[in-house]
Amino acid sequence: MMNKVKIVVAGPRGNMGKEAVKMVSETEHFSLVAVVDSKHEGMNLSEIEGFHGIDAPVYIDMQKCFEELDVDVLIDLTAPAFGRKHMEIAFANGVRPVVGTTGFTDSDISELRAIAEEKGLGAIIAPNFAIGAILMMKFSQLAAKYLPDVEIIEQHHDRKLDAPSGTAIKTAQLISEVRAEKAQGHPNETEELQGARGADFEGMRIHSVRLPGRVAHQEVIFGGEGQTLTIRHDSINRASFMPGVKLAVESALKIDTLVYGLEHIIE
Ligand SMILES: NC(=O)C1=CN([C@@H]2O[C@H](COP(=O)(O)OP(=O)(O)OC[C@H]3O[C@@H](n4cnc5c(N)ncnc54)[C@H](O)[C@@H]3O)[C@@H](O)[C@H]2O)C=CC1
Ligand SMILES: O=C(O)C1=N[C@H](C(=O)O)C[C@H](O)C1
Repeated sequence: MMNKVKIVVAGPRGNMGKEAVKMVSETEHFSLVAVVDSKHEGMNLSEIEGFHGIDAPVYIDMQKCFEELDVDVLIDLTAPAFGRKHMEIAFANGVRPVVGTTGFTDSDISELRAIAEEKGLGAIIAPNFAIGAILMMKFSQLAAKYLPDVEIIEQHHDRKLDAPSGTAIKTAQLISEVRAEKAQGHPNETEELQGARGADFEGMRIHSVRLPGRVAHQEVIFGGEGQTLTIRHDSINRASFMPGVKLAVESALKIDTLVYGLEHIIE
């Protein structure tokens, strides 16, 4: 019989963490061995509202969790301030991190990749796990070859801590691989209100909308002579991310470096 993949979920009570706990518990070849939370140390997850029947010890101290248990993969869905630290703890304990948490800088990614390779451990940082969002990014990269004037509008719920979203940054990075830096708009334009033109990524503007009622949405709008092209993706619930999380866990077990972005896994 195949050994189950032993998984710890960090951030189990969050929007994403709840779905991840459910997905891991319902996946035949996955086993939820513990959760790392910001409270409830020493309790069992099954005692916490919403997790009835899901048996897993709760730790606050990730290091202690990895010292006490045999763990293959950490799924981290916490907050931008903790993603990097959690990955370092995972690597130090021989655990492969699969991280949806946003907020990584370019240098974070290259330094973490060096640790992954030194340890020979697979790791995935995915700014967006939804397959449709990966396709949106790939289609946008293709479109930018032909239509280099582009602006990104991302919309999220108003509990989101970071702006612009990890997905918007990743989209801009993918576009910048095929598009030379380009100032857009009128050369003499001014902002009458600071921020009116959005964030500037190599001349590409990124606009972040935060509203209750939204989940995760992004439009990439291209403009050319007499035409526009809009590529849009909507996640209307967090279940939309789970097939990607599952694929990332399976993939992290087969590689020995850090992969940034599921577009490298879904060819
Ligand atoms: N890659 C992807 O597809 C997606 C990524 N995200 C990202 O995932 C992260 C979490 O998003 P949400 O679930 O919406 O946030 P949330 O705020 O609903 O949940 C975060 C949870 O993490 C817990 N937490 C915070 N610090 C912690 C720590 N040090 N140790 C353990 N637990 C800790 C909080 O108590 C909370 O329960 C964000 O960075 C978000 O941008 C969100 C949706 C999709
Ligand atoms: O915070 C969220 O909700 C999301 N965060 C990720 C991001 O910053 O791109 C992924 C998705 O957009 C939802």
